[in-house]
Amino acid sequence: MNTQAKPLLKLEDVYKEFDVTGGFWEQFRWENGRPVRKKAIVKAVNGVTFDIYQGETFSVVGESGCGKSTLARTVTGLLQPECGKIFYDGDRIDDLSYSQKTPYKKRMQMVFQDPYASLNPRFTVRKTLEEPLFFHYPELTREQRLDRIAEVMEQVGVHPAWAERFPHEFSGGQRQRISIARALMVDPEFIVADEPVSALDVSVQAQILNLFMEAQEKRGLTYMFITHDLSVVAHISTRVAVMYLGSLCELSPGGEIFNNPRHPYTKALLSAIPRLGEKKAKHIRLKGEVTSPLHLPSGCVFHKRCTYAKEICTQEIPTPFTAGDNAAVACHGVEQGWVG
Ligand SMILES: Nc1ncnc2c1ncn2[C@@H]1O[C@H](COP(=O)(O)OP(=O)(O)OP(=O)(O)O)[C@@H](O)[C@H]1O
Repeated sequence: MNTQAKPLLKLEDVYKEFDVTGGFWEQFRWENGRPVRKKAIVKAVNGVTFDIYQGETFSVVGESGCGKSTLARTVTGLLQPECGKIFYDGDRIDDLSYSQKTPYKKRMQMVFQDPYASLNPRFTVRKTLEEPLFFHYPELTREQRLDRIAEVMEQVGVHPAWAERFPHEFSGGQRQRISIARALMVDPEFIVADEPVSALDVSVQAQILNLFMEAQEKRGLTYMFITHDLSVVAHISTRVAVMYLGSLCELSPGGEIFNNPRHPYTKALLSAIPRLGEKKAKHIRLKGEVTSPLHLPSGCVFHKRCTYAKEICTQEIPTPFTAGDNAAVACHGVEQGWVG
């Protein structure tokens, strides 16, 4: 990866919040004998900064609820960030209007976790794959559209003769192939895949990951993979970003994160993966309960669960610092040397 190159996607200090304040009566709390009006805000993405370069497979991992899907949807413009800047190929895209975003939507596609939910059950495969062509290539004739559908179906390993079938007639793996075909129809450069294999059997997961890799090789695609399972992406990722409670805690090259995890949370995530040849798993137990994104702690968001935490961790937000080649870690302990 050439970090001197211009990034394809650039995020600068991006924040995304959700107002989850309930009904009228839920908005009040009693403080010193008086009702005080309070909003409940989920801080789903909390000051995230990174660059993704052309041809990379950039993975974002973290436990359920850490803000991965929100980050993916913010990147692709499905959600509007509260704060921060998003650049695509050098152009700022977060502040564009719906119509101004259209050319970027073609260049940037999304694949979702559950292909059954993301494919319209009333649409045949042909109709599903025809839709993006109608939108982005209205000049194509029906014949040209059908040719393109057959070509892409073949590329993803679904027989073109099945174009008139409905989603329920396919297995989970085949449905995910159709979702990938839908993303490839408009010849994108960048694909954001949100847990694309989590709903599939392990054997099918490998096939779908291979399909992603083949498509990348043929088309020079750039990927942002979202997953809760580090073992799924560790070997195919050029870089892995580890996310905890809306913040990035570590960003390392794919091979390195497995062999040399630096942040205490990355170490704990990796220790949960059983490895061949290890007699007894050295599982690192995190202390305390999962912190609520409604009440983020001061200082490092991970400090309440971290066995290495010291006083500075409760007070100061760690800023990511460069550790080793191309790795960045946001941890006072790693920076000051008391986390080995
Ligand atoms: N539309 C929404 N309205 C309110 N809160 C939301 C909304 N979407 C997400 N959240 C909250 O934001 C936080 C991050 O959610 P998100 O789905 O991004 O996490 P995730 O890491 O992708 O988890 P999962 O893997 O379970 O999908 C969670 O606390 C979630 O409840």
